[in-house]
Amino acid sequence: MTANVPTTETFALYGTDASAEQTRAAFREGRVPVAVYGMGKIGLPLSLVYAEATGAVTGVDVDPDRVSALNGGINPFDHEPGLSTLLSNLVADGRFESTTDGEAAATRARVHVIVVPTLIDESDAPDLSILEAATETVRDGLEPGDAVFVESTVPPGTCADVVAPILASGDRVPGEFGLAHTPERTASGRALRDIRGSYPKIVGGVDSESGRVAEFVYGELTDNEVIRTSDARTAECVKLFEGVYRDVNIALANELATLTDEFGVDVVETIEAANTQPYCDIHTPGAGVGGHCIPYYPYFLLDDVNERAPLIRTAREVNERMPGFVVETLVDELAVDGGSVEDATVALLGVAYRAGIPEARASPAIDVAHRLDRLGATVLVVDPVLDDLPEMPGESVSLEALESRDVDAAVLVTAHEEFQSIDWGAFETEDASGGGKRRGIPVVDGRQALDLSGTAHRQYTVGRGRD
Ligand SMILES: NC(=O)c1ccc[n+]([C@@H]2O[C@H](COP(=O)([O-])OP(=O)(O)OC[C@H]3O[C@@H](n4cnc5c(N)ncnc54)[C@H](O)[C@@H]3O)[C@@H](O)[C@H]2O)c1
Ligand SMILES: CC(=O)N[C@@H]1[C@@H](OP(=O)(O)OP(=O)(O)OC[C@H]2O[C@@H](n3ccc(=O)[nH]c3=O)[C@H](O)[C@@H]2O)O[C@H](CO)[C@@H](O)[C@@H]1O
Repeated sequence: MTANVPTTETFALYGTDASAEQTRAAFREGRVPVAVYGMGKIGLPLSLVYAEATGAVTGVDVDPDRVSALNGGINPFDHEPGLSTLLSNLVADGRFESTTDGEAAATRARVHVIVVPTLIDESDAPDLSILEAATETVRDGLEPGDAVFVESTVPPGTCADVVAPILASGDRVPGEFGLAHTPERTASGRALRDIRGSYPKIVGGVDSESGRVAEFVYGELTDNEVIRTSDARTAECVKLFEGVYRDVNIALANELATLTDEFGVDVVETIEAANTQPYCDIHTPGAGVGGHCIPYYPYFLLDDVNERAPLIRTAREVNERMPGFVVETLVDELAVDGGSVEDATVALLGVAYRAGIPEARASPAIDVAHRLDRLGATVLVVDPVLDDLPEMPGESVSLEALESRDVDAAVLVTAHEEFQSIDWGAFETEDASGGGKRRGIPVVDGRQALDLSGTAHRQYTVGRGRD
């Protein structure tokens, strides 16, 4: 089944001599079929924004369960506002369909959008294997005049040196098809809003015509402006520079936070005051940096220049050290009352990499759990937002069940809203001295999220110190 594509000839964008009006009419009438490869957190909302504009979009994925859910109008990402309604409407109207048959979709499509995972391997080197596989699928259906857009975040030079040679290893030769990098500036939890135009859209082609085609297409999708860079490599670096800017600035906040006691100040209060003038934008210290973006992007840049990029590399090391800082602080706090971590039952609050987002990739909570486990602690893992925990030490406990457990300490890594309803009195005990005095537990707050004043607990907050 082809999503609503009229039987008339489809329209080639790359190298066309049609007028802008003719091109826009063809795009909006569905005569430029689009295939999007990767029906994930970014690929699905992106596909639906394309389908709103063109009415002829096929979402390709290798996961048959994902494909059948989408064709049934079932949205796998219920944390994304507006996505469920948009998906069911576009499927019902025949403007979007999904398939595992990537080659058939590639044969029909005139625009190919690749937004599959780009990861790092165990030695922190970029892993582009999934991108290469998706590119081979596109190659097998590529026609003269087609345009290929790489939305996945990639190391510099990937479009020209990795994607283009694969595309050209089929029947097509360079210059017959367009290729551009069109990076995603989308945060999970606000995907549709971001894709529709929270920020200018960056596009960069491997040649001028590719850049022109990308600029046209995204000009049809975004409510914001389209910034066309000199080439694809520049667009690749724009995305990575944004990411390392964030990693470096989070690292500065984290390094300052580890010196809270030495400075003798509330570092978070100090940062907030420092940021009141426009030349300072120190970020927020925390228990670490997770997700599929910020922890990875520095390694995409460092891959070839590691020895000559000490700031980027050191920032990564500072951020990767924060789970250790949090655990060392917990050990110290337990020792204040003569407690020891190897005998302790520790509640680990929050595994998702960011509050409210059901995603645990590269979450610092996983490192915190391993460190506590290696020290002999019993770890109770609580995350009301994640349906399934990633592989990690510890016993999964519901928020409700936690309050009936004997807990000797707690560490908050992710500030889910649900943690505000915890009855902290449940973890107080009768003080041995009697007289109705209550005994509390040490709590390390990795996200400045808790207020335990009025309880007997002893709170250490990353960036603020001991209460
Ligand atoms: N998630 C974000 O916040 C975000 C933001 C900006 C950029 N990005 C980038 O977008 C890209 C995708 O990230 P994501 O979070 O959507 O990933 P995801 O893991 O949510 O989804 C990826 C999807 O691709 C599918 N897939 C795997 N191999 C495939 C193939 N050969 N052909 C077709 N589909 C295939 C998977 O089954 C999965 O459904 C990455 O490069 C990421 O860096 C992500
Ligand atoms: C388009 C795109 O790629 N968008 C990305 C996406 O990034 P993301 O979804 O990965 O989320 P981030 O907010 O970057 O958080 C990552 C980790 O860093 C921790 N953190 C964060 C800020 C801070 O001051 N201190 C911290 O410790 C946090 O807890 C979490 O673990 O949206 C961001 C805008 O929201 C963008 O900037 C970023 O490019």
